[in-house]
Amino acid sequence: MKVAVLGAAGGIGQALSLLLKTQMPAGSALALYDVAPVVPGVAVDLSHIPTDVKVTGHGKEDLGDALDGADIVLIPAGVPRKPGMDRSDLFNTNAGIVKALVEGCAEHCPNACIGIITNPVNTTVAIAAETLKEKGVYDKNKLFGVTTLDVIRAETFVAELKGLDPAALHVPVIGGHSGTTILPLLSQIEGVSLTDDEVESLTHRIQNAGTEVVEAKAGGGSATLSMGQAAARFCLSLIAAMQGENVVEYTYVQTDDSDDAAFFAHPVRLSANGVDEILSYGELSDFETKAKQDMLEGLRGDIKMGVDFVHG
Ligand SMILES: NC(=O)C1=CN([C@@H]2O[C@H](COP(=O)(O)OP(=O)(O)OC[C@H]3O[C@@H](n4cnc5c(N)ncnc54)[C@H](O)[C@@H]3O)[C@@H](O)[C@H]2O)C=CC1
Ligand SMILES: O=C([O-])CC(=O)C(=O)O
Repeated sequence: MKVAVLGAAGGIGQALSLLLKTQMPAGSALALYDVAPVVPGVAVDLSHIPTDVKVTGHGKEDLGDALDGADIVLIPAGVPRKPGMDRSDLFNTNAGIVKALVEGCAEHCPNACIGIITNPVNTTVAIAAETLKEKGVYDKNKLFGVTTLDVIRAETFVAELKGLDPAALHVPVIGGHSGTTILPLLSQIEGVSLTDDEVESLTHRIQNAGTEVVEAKAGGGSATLSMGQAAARFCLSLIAAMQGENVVEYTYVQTDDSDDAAFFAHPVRLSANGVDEILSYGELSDFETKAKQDMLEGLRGDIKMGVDFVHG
C-alpha cells in the first residue's frame, strides 16, 4: 500500500503524515511531496519513528516519483484562510494548485483514489473531476472531498453538550464543506434527543467551526491538527476497505441524484476500488429539509465555478 501526501510540509500535511507513519499497516509506503524545501527534512524526521512504514521525501521537481505506484493520494496543498476570509476567497490561489497536482496524478497514478482536502473543497473537487476527465482517466468512484472534519467536530460538540463519550457517538454530516452547505443530521443521532434550540445552536457551531479555529489562530492559519486527525481517519478507512473490511465514511462524492448537487457528501461504503456504494442519508427533519433546500443553489454554484475553471 502506497499513500502520497501532496502538501506534506504544511500544517495539515505534517500532522497527517505523522499519524499515517504511526498507523498505516506494516509494509506500507508513505511519499511526502511539497514545493517547500523543508520536505526532505520532514521525511527524514518521520523516518526515525520505529514503525514498518517507509517514508520518502520529494521536492518540487520530484512529483512523479512521489506518485508512481500510489494507491491513495491525499492533497492538502495550498493556502489556508486568515480571519475575515471565506473559503471561496482561496479559489484564486488554490484552484491552479489542485489542477496541476491532479494532472500529475492522471499521468503517474491514474488508478489511485484521490482525497481532496484543499479549500474550497466544494469547488476543488469539481476541478479535480474535470481535470481527470480531460486526461481521460476520471473514475467517479475514486475521487473524494474529505469532509471527515465536519463529522468529528459534530461528534465532539454533541458529546460535549450532552456529557457523552464522543467515541460512542455517530453523527452524520452531508452536503458540502463550507458554511451552510455543511449539514449535520442531528435528528439521526441514536440515543440522543435535542431541543429545537440545541439543534439550531449546534448546527450553527458545526457550520462555523472552521471559522472558530481561524479566528482563534489570529492570522496563523486554519485547522491543521484536527484536520490531520480527520484525514488520517479517512485514509485509514480507505486502506481498511482496500484490504476487504466493510467501512462506511461520510465523504463528498459525485452522485447521480439530480435533486441534490452533482457532488454531495453522503455515507459511502468503501471498497478496494473506492466507492462501493453511495448509501442513502435517510429521512431529514423539517429543519434539515429546509436547510438543505436553502443551501443547494450555493453549492451548485460552487461546483459550477470548478467546472468553468477547467473549461473556461
Ligand atoms: N477539507 C477540510 O476540511 C480542510 C481543508 N483545509 C485546507 O487545507 C489546505 C492546507 O492547509 P494548511 O496545511 O493549514 O496550509 P499550510 O500553508 O500550512 O500548508 C500548505 C502546504 O502546501 C504546500 N504547497 C503549496 N503549493 C503547493 C504545490 N503546488 N504543490 C505541493 N505543495 C504545495 C505549501 O508549501 C505548504 O507546505 C488549505 O487550503 C486549507 O483551507 C484546512 C482545514 C480543513
Ligand atoms: O475553515 C477553514 O478555512 C478550514 C476548514 O475547512 C475547516 O477548518 O473546516
